[in-house]
Amino acid sequence: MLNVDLERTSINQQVTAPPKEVPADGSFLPLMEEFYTIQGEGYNTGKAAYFIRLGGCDVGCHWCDVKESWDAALHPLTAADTIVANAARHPARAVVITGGEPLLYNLDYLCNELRKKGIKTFIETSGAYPLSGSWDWICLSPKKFKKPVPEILSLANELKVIVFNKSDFGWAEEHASHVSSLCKLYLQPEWSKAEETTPLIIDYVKENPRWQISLQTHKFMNIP
Ligand SMILES: C[S@@+](CC[C@H](N)C(=O)[O-])C[C@H]1O[C@@H](n2cnc3c(N)ncnc32)[C@H](O)[C@@H]1O
Ligand SMILES: Nc1nc2[nH]cc(C(=O)O)c2c(=O)[nH]1
Ligand code: SF4
Ligand SMILES: [Mg+2]
Repeated sequence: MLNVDLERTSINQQVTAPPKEVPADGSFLPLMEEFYTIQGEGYNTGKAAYFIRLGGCDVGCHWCDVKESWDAALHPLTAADTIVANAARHPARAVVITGGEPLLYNLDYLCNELRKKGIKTFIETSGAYPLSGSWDWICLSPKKFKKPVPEILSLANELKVIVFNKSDFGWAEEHASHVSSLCKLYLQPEWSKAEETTPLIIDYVKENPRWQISLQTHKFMNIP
């Protein structure tokens, strides 16, 4: 009996055509890629996690390392149930939802289904759109090009500011003054300018030790 039901479930998933637009309930989401890797950045660096990269972003960081994600129309609308089933097949009980800008979408359904399976939910966001979803870890990486919504600052577990030039230290402090006292503070060199900015970040952290350095360690390890 159980087998028959499972078979029916998988047949239903195959025959249901995806909608043309992202539904407001978040039951389908534009999925660019999903991969099992090691979190390379920030507080959870070094931990295994299943990454879900949603397509679509209008923030426009000129140094963005995943510009292929920006046009949501290029990424197939995928059932959140399928994404959850794929994530659950991996040993780590943690998922990182990233993009693109994942908060363009209603993430309530996806997060609830992941949590029902005992999977922890982590997000990488610019905070440019209101928060949806329920989160075990929020990494807020605010951008000058489209500022974060104010409500998200007090909810962030981690503030990760990308340093492209000297003015980003001021931008970092401006946001650090609005996060909670428990929020971890990171400065991460923009990848293409890292040789130039890393020495500045080192000096800054030595002078301002409540900040820590975050490096994109996955790029050194040549993993996704
Ligand atoms: C590609 S973004 C996607 C999530 C979300 N749109 C955001 O910006 O937080 C994932 C993380 O990579 C960081 N990032 C993007 N391009 C980078 C670069 N060239 N150098 C360093 N970090 C970068 C972002 O700041 C963010 O923390
Ligand atoms: N390994 C790995 N760690 C990451 N941390 C944040 C990433 C992202 O693009 O959101 C990322 C990524 O793309 N790969
Ligand atoms: S907000 Fe994130 S995905 Fe969007 S352009 Fe900036 S770094 Fe790229
Ligand atoms: Mg990345």
